[in-house]
Amino acid sequence: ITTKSVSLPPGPPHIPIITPLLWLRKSFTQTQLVPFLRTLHAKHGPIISLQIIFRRIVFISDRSLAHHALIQNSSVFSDRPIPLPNINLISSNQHTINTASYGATWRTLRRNLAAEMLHPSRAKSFSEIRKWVLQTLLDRLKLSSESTDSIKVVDHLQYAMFCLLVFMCFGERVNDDKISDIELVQRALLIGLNKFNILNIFPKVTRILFRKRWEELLKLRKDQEDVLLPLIRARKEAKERRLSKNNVVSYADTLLELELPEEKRKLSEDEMVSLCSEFLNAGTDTTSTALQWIMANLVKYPHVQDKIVEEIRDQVIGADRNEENKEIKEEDLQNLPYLKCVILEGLRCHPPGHFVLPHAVKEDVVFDGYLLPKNVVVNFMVADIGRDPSVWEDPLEFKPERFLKDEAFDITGTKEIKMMPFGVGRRICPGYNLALLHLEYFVANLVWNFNWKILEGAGYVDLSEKTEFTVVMKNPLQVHISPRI
Ligand code: HEM
Repeated sequence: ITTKSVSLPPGPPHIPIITPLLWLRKSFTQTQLVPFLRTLHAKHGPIISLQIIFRRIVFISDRSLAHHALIQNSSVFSDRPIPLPNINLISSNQHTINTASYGATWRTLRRNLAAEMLHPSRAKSFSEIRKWVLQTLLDRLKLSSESTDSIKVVDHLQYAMFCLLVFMCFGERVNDDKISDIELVQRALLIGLNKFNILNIFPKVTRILFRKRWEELLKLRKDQEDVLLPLIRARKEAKERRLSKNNVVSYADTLLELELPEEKRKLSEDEMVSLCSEFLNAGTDTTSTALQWIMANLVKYPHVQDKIVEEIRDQVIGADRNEENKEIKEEDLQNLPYLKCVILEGLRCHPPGHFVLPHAVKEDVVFDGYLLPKNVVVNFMVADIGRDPSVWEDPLEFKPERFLKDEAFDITGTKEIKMMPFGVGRRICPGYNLALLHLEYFVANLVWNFNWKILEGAGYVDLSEKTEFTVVMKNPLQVHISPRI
């Protein structure tokens, strides 16, 4: 077939000028976009195309088509779209892993993260810091439970993940105030970015028309540089003066060494800020969101919580029943298969992202009988794929047991996609093993140390969703906890 004889995937009609204006007026959030896309899929099938403002986006909702694209034709579907101007500003012109186009720069940046930070031997070098963060989290929860009956869990989870990722990024335990400053600027950019969407349209004009907003965006980036650059410079100085206080290799250290293959130069400070920011964002919000959803289900279904406690008692504490032992160690996690099922079920029912990051095709391709023109944006309905009733019995029910049958469940979807909370193929989240370790370690210890209960009088745990950067609980989880040991 030649590409000329095939048409674009079906979708609603596009009327130049009118449709973009309608989109701008609606300014859809992801929460509203998903039901709209579901209606379109029901009408037109598993592959649809839609013009959103100035971009044509193809959405794929079927797991076999996703496998065909991302695994079988991985090289064609692994590019990223040319970023919108705002994204370009905060990614230093595509010099971050998630925005880089599919090529040598992307490969170098991704390989650096995977080999220098995420390889199991490197990940292990941070186990002491995970223990420290866990202790800080438990102490904070305990303190909170002594002063109030109702704890808003997600704030504590977010803070803990920032402590952990900031240490991995800069190799030092920065004080509480600084952690809060970093959390504040990172979240302001991550969650607030939507507000600046208008500046992506004819930027030369809108940056003048909406000058205040443009200045606000520049200020956010400047604030980010102000908190992150001193930490990067401190690592540089320590390296030059061979002053490393500990033997930890931080992400910033690896960036100082790195050379870009195409441009044959080291990274600029601006690029290092963008890469550190990407590292912090990628590993904090996603994980704390997943943790909140999992803990919410454990509060909603106390029998699941009890089963984890039982498993820990049987498999970790053992016959001597020394329950004084308050820490479940990382080495113990391999003996907790039910806990792993709970984590997988949490990610299936509530993937932090309901889409992957936008992909783009590098050339015109005919896919499933339709034309996907060069540079068209392609995305996948991650949440819907994990809830496919042809794969999952009672897909909307939280039933961790379903994974017990499938002992070595393959989350990378290489042979077959059953769910894809981390994406699949060449752009799969490089941090998925670390993320799973964080989820298992924190859930095991949170449940072993405290009994998690719904607030008296609250009635039920509300699992409604809301989109921020990730899809979070619309009504954040509020709990009552009491020491278990
Ligand atoms: C529960 C936690 C996490 C979830 C659910 C998650 C999910 C995802 C998803 C869906 C993608 C996009 C895949 C695609 O576009 O096809 C992604 C990309 C990425 N993730 Fe994660 N992630 C998590 C944790 C982490 C961690 C801990 C790190 C590293 C510290 C990380 C680093 C990245 C990077 C660098 C990319 C861009 C990859 C590329 O474009 O090549 N993520 N992640």
